[in-house]
Amino acid sequence: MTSATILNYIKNMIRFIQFLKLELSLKDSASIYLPKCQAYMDLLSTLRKPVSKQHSQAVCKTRYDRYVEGQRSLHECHKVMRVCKKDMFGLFAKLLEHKQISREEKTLFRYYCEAIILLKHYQRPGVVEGFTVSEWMKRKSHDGKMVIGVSQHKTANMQIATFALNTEQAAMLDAYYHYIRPEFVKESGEEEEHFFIGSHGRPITCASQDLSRLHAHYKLPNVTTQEIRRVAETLGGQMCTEEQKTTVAHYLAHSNVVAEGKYRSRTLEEAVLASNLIGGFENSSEDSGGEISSQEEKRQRDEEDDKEDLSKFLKYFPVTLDGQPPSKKQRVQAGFSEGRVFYDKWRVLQYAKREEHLLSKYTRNPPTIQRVRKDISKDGWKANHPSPEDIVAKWQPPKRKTVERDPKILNNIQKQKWSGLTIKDFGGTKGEGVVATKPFLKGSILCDYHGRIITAAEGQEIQDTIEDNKCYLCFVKDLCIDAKTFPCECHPDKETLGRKINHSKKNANVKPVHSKMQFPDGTKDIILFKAIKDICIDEEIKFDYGVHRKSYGGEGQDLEWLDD
Ligand SMILES: C[S@@+](CC[C@H](N)C(=O)[O-])C[C@H]1O[C@@H](n2cnc3c(N)ncnc32)[C@H](O)[C@@H]1O
Repeated sequence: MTSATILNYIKNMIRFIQFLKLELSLKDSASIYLPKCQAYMDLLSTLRKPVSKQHSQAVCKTRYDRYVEGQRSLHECHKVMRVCKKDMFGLFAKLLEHKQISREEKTLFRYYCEAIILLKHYQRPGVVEGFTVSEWMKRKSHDGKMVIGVSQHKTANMQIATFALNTEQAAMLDAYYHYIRPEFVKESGEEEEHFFIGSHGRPITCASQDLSRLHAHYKLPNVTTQEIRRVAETLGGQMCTEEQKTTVAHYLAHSNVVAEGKYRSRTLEEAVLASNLIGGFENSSEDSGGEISSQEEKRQRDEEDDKEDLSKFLKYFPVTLDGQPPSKKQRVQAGFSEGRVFYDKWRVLQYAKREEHLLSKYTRNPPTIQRVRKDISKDGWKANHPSPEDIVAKWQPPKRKTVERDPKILNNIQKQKWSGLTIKDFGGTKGEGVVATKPFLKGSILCDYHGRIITAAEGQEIQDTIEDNKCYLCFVKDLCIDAKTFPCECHPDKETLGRKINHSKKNANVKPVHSKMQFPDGTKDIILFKAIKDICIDEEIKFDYGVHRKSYGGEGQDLEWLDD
C-alpha cells in the first residue's frame, strides 16, 4: 500500500466518522420530537446519500469548480478562524485563570466571538449588533448545542434569527461575557443591555468593521458576511434537497418576504438541525480536510483536558488565604502528576486572593508601607504575597456618594433602568426571577422595589387575601410597597425588576433598605435593594421576604419554598 493510499483511507475514515456523528445527532433530535419530525426523518435518509464515495466526490468536484469560477471556498472564508484559533485559546485559558490580558487582546477576543456568529453561523452583522444579554440568558441547550435566538435584527427587518453554537463556541462567548464584557459595560441606561460592548462602553454598532479588523490584525484579506453567506447558500443549493434548502435558508435568515412567510416558527431542534447541516458543508468539504489537523485536534484536546484537570485540582486543593500549596507528595497521592504546572497556578490564584484581601482592609485612608507590612506579618504570610509597596501603589480611594442624592440612582429610579440585571424564567411554580449580568460588590445598590407605597398594616391585609401564592409586596419596617398592579401607571411599557426578585431565607444576597431619596421635586420613600455580599454574573438575586410559611392567605397556606 502506498502512503497516498493510506492517507486516503484515513481521510475517508475521518469523513465517515464525521458523517456518523452528524447522523447520530440528527437521529437523536428527531427521536425526541418524533411526532413533529417526520420531515426530518426523511431528511435523514436523504443525508445518507453523500456517504457514497462517488456521490461525495461529484458534489465536491462541482463545488470546487464553482469556486474557481467565482467564489472563494468555505475553507478560504474560514481562514481567519483557523489562523487566530491558537491565540484565542491562549486568551481563553488566561481569562479562565484570571490572568491579566491587555485591552487590545480583550477587543481581539471580542472580534473573535463576533466572528463565530458571522463566519461560523453565517449570520448578518445586525444579529451581532442586536444580540442582547437577556437573549444570551435565555439560551437553551439542545442536543449538545446552545441555541440562541436574537430578535433585534436591524438590518433585515426579521422577527428572529436563531443559531446553535457548539460547546467550544459557547464557552468562548461565555468567557467574553464573564471576563471581558463587565469591564467595558458603562451605566449607559440602555433599554436592553447588549451582549457585545465596545471598549468605549457602548454597544457595538458595526460588526462588519470588527470582522474586517480581525482579518487586518492577522494580515488576511477580508471576508465579508455577504460573501460567506453567498458561499453557504451556494453549498446549500448544491448539496441539499429542497427540504434541507429550506432549513438552511431558514438558518441564514433570508430577509425576503417568501422566507419570512416560510420560516415563521423556529424551534430548538430546527436550529440544531440546520446548524448540523451547515456544519456538514464544512466537514464534508473536500478542501476543508485540513481545517483542523489531527495535531491541532490533539493540542485542543490536551488544552481542554488541562482545564478540566485544573478545576479538579482546585476542588481537591482549594485555594485559601492562609493555606500552603500542596506538596509534591500530596499531589501525587491525590492522583495528579508531580509536575509543577498546577502548583504554580494554585500559587498565582492565592497571590491574587491575598492582594484583594489586603486592599479590602483600607477602605477609608490610603495605607502606608509600614501598615501593610504589619498586616502581612499579622496574617503570618511568609511568601507568595504582594509587597507592601505594590499594595500602596494599587490602592484607590473609595468612590463615596450618599445614596439619597446619588444622581445615577435617582435617574435609574425615575426611568426604571437598572444595568447589570435581567429577568430569567426558572419555570415551574417559581416562575421568573432576576439574575445578575455583571458582578456587584457588597454594598452596591442593584435596583429598587418599584410600586405603590402603603403602610405595613395595609400590606398585611392584602397579603392575607392572596389566593394564588403570587405576592408582590415588600415590607420594610412600617412601610410596604405594593407592586401587584402591573404595569404600573408611571411606566406602562416596562417590566420593573424589583417585583421579580424571588425569596431566599438562607441564601439571600440583597436586602431591602428604606431610603428617603432626594428628588428635585421632593423627598420620596423608596425601597432599594443593597448587596449584602459580592454577587457574581449569572447569580440569582434573592432577598428574605421576612414572611413565614403561614403568612400567605392566613393560616390556610403552608409554603415550603419560604424555608429555602
Ligand atoms: C415577588 S414575586 C417574584 C417573581 C415571581 N417568581 C414571578 O414569576 O413573577 C413573588 C412570588 O414568586 C414566587 N417565589 C418567590 N420566591 C420563590 C422561591 N424561592 N421558590 C419558589 N417560588 C418563589 C412565589 O409565588 C411568590 O409569591
